[in-house]
Amino acid sequence: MKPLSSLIQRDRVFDFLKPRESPVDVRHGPILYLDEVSVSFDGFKAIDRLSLTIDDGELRCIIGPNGAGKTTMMDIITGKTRPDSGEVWFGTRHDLLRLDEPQIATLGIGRKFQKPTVFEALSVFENLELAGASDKRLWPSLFARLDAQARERIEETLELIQLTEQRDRAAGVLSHGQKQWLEIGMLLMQRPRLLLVDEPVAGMTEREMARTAELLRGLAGRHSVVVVEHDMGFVRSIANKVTVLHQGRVLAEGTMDQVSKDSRVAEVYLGAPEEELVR
Ligand SMILES: Nc1ncnc2c1ncn2[C@@H]1O[C@H](COP(=O)(O)OP(=O)(O)OP(=O)(O)O)[C@@H](O)[C@H]1O
Repeated sequence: MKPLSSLIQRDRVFDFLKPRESPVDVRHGPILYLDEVSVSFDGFKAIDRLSLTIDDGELRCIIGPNGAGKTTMMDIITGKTRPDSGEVWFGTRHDLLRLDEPQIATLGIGRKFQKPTVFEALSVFENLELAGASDKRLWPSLFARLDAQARERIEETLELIQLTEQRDRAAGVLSHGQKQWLEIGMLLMQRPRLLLVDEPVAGMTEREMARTAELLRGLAGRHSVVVVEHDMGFVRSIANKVTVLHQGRVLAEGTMDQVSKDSRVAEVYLGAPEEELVR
């Protein structure tokens, strides 16, 4: 008979025993900290000694003319682009420049791209269900095994994104705005600490924009949210603090009223300026 010890697989660690990623530590500072970050593409400085901090629970809007470096900044935070120099920290514990894209996502940084990418053939509910599954290999068996707790989280998310009535509809038949909200819901199912949202209201109706504003404002506090957006009316409706990027650097920061009165900001928006900024 085999000794008992031979039956114990010592190198096997059950999922629930694995240490979780160490949580983000915001006791001594902001949730996101960029210091003197630079990146060049073929000699062109897309980001030029950019320094920026985002506080825990804050809702921040980032604006700036085309080519200001907004997308590149998001790419750096999420690990898609490596800067040439500078520092990027998630809380005081995680040096993001030492991590790759999947590791950064696992830490709790979620990104919503401009174009919604939902599973069109699946229902709204199923989309949220899949997004909440941490181990994608379990997908085929998932629907049969949903426990009460998981179901409750999906219900809560449906309510938050105001799609409870559409829960059983295929995602493909939703309006553009509803798809955007569903995708935000899918990100929320992964419990992010920091959400990066790229141009959420492009192509939306006024009504959809108002609902999106309500949704994003509702997330602040529980999550930190960074929104890149061109629509100044929308930015004005949600932002406490706005950062204006220009030529890869922070040009101005403050309330929408403060930055729109800044003559340097008006200057970089020349062409479509004043009325766009004060709308
Ligand atoms: N992979 C790349 N290779 C070469 N140049 C790039 C690359 N990525 C970005 N750039 C350049 O860097 C600058 C900043 O681009 P970025 O897309 O970050 O600006 P943006 O503020 O997001 O602009 P928009 O509002 O138009 O989306 C632009 O001049 C762009 O052409």
